[in-house]
Amino acid sequence: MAVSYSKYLTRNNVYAASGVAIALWIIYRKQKRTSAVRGNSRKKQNNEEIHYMITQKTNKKKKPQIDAKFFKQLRQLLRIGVPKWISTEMGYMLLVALSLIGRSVCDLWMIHCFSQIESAIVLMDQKSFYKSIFDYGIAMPLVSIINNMLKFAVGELKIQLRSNVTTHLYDYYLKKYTYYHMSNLDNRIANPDQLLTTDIDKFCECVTELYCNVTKPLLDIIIYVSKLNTNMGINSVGLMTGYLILAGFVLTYIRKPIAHLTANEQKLEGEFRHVNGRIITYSEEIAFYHGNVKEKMTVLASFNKLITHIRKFLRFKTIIGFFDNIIAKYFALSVGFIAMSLPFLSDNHELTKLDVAERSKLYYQNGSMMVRLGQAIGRLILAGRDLTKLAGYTVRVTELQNVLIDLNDGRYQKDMVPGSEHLRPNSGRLIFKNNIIKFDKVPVVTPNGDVLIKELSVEIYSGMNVLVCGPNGAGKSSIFRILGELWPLFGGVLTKPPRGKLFYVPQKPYMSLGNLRDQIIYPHSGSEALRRGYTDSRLEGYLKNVHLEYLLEREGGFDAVEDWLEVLSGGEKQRIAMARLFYHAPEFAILDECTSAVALDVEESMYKYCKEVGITLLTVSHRKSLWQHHEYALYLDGRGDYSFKPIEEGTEKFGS
Ligand SMILES: Nc1ncnc2c1ncn2[C@@H]1O[C@H](COP(=O)(O)OP(=O)(O)OP(=O)(O)O)[C@@H](O)[C@H]1O
Repeated sequence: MAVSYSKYLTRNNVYAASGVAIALWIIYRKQKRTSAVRGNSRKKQNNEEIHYMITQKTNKKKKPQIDAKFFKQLRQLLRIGVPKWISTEMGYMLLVALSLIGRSVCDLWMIHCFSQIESAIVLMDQKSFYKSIFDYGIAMPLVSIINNMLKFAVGELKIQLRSNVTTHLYDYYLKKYTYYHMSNLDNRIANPDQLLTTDIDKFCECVTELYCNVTKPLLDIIIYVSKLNTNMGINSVGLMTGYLILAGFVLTYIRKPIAHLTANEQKLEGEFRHVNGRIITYSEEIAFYHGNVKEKMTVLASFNKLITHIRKFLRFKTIIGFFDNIIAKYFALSVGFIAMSLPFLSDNHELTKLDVAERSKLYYQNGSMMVRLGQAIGRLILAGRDLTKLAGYTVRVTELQNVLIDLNDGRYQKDMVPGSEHLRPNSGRLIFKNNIIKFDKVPVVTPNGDVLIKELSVEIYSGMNVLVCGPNGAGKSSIFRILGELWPLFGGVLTKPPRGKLFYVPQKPYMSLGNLRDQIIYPHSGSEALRRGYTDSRLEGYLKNVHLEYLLEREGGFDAVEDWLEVLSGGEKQRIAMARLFYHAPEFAILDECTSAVALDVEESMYKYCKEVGITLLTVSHRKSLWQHHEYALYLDGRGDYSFKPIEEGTEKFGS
C-alpha cells in the first residue's frame, strides 16, 4: 500500500516546517557573512605577520585508530590505572558491575510489575491492582539505592583511575630534570600541562563511561536474549543478533575519523591554553610594551583555529549522528518489532493457542524486553563512538608516557643543526668528587647540536673564585647548564661535586608558592630546615646579610604568604636568592648575573660574606666591579676559543 504523504500537510505542520527552514537559512547566511569577515581579518592578520608558533611535530603516522596497537596502548595505561587484581580499583569495578546487574534485575522486575498493573486495570481486578502498586512502592527505595550506588561507584572508579595515572606520570615528569628536558631538549610535546591535566581526566572519564556503556548493554543482551529465546524462539533472537553484528561493523567504519578529530581538538585546546598562559606569565612586560593588541591577535588566531576545528568536528558529528540514530536506534527498533512479530504471526507457534488476554500480557512483556534489547544493542553500538574517542585520548596520553620514559632514559628527539649528526648526547662521562670542578675535553654544545666550544678543559678547586666573561651568546650560561646536568654531555669527562654541593643563582630568581621562610629555604620544607637546625633567628641573619630584614616587618613575619614573584621587586628577589645561597652554603656557587639589579654596596657585602663562609664562586657578569672578588678569569671569545688565567695586576678587565 502506497504511503499517503498528503495527510501530513496540515496547517500546523506547514508552519513548523517553514519556521525550521527560515531558521536554517538565517543561520546559513549569518555564518557565511561571519566567515567572510573572518577571512578578511585573517588576511589582514597575515599581512601583519600575526602568527603564533608552537613547535609541536605533527606525526602523520600517529592517527589514532581502533586496532591492535590501540588495544595494546589501552591495556598498558589500564595497568597503571588498575595496578593489581586485588585492589580498590577492582573493588569499585566490581561494585559498578554488581550495581549494573542490580539495575538489570530491577528493570526486569519492573517490566513484570507494570504488566501486572496494566493487566489488572484491563481485567478490572482491584485487589491485584493495589497489590501490584504496593509492591512497586516497596521496591522504589531499593531501585533508587541501586541507581545511586552505581553513580557513586562510577565516580570513585574515575577518581581512582585519574589519581593512579596522574601520580604515575608525575613521578616521571618531576624526576630529576625531566620537566626541563621535555621543553628544552625534545620537540615532541609542546603542552605537557594540557596532557597532564585535561587529557588524563578525559581519558579516565572515557574509560569509565565505556566500561558502563559496554557492561550494562552486554548484561541486558544476555538476560533478554535468553528470556526471549525461551519465550519466542531462536529466529527472533537470531534476527536481532545478526543485525547487531552488521550495524556494529558499519558504524565503526563510518566513525573512524572521530579518533583523530578528538586528538586534534585536545591539541588545539592545549595550544590555546598555552598562548593564554603566556599573557598571564608576562603580563607586566606586555603591559610596558602596550602589547595588548598584538597579544589579542595572537590569542584570537589560536582561538579561531580551535573554533574552526570544533565547528568542523560538530558538523561531522551531526552527520554521523544522523546515521547513528537511524542504525543504532530507530532501525534497531524496527528490526526488534519484526523479530517480535515472528512468533505471533506464524500459524503453528504455541502462542497462538493462548487466549487474547494471555497473548496481550505476553506481548507486553516480550515487547518491553525486545524494546530494551533494541536499546541495549543501540547503546552497545554507540559505545563504538566512545571507543573511537577513547582512541584519541589513549594516543595522546601514551605519547606523553613514551616521551617521559625516553627522557628518563636519556633519549631525546630534537631537530639538530646540519653537520651535527656525529654528536651523541650523553656520550661523555660524569664523575662526582668533592671540592673540584673539572672539564676535561668537554665540548660545549647546545641541545640542537650547535657547537659553541669544541673542547673545554678547565680545572677549578675549592677556593678558586672564577669570573666567566665574554660577549653575549658566547656560551657562558651554557657551560653552567652542562655543569648543572641540564644539558647532556656530548663527550669528555666532567668531574663535579655531588648534587647539593653546587648551587645555581640565576638572574631571574624563582620564588615558590608559600611563605617568606619557604623562599629562603627553597627547595627544602619548613620541617626539613628545622631538622637541620635552621631556626627563624638564623634565617633572619641571612636576611640581614642581604639587607632585607625590613621585609619581616613589611610582610608580617616569616609566616606571611604572598605571591612573592609579584610582591617583591627585581632587586629584592635577587637578594632573597642570595639569602637562599647563604642558607644552603654549598661548596661551589654559580652566580649567573644574579646581582644585576642589586646596588653596588650591597653586592659587595654579599660577595664578602660568601668568601667568609667559604663558598667558591663561579660568577658570570659584565660588571667590572666584581673582578676584585675573583682570582681567575675564564674568557670566552664568542668564536669558539677561550682562555683560563689568573687575574693579575695588568689583566684586562672586560665589562662595564
Ligand atoms: N635551550 C637551548 N637550545 C638551543 N640553543 C640554545 C638554548 N639555550 C641557549 N642556546 C643558544 O646557545 C648560545 C649560547 O647561549 P648562552 O646563554 O650560553 O649565552 P651567554 O654567553 O650566557 O650569553 P649572555 O651574556 O647573553 O647571557 C646562544 O646562541 C643561544 O641561542
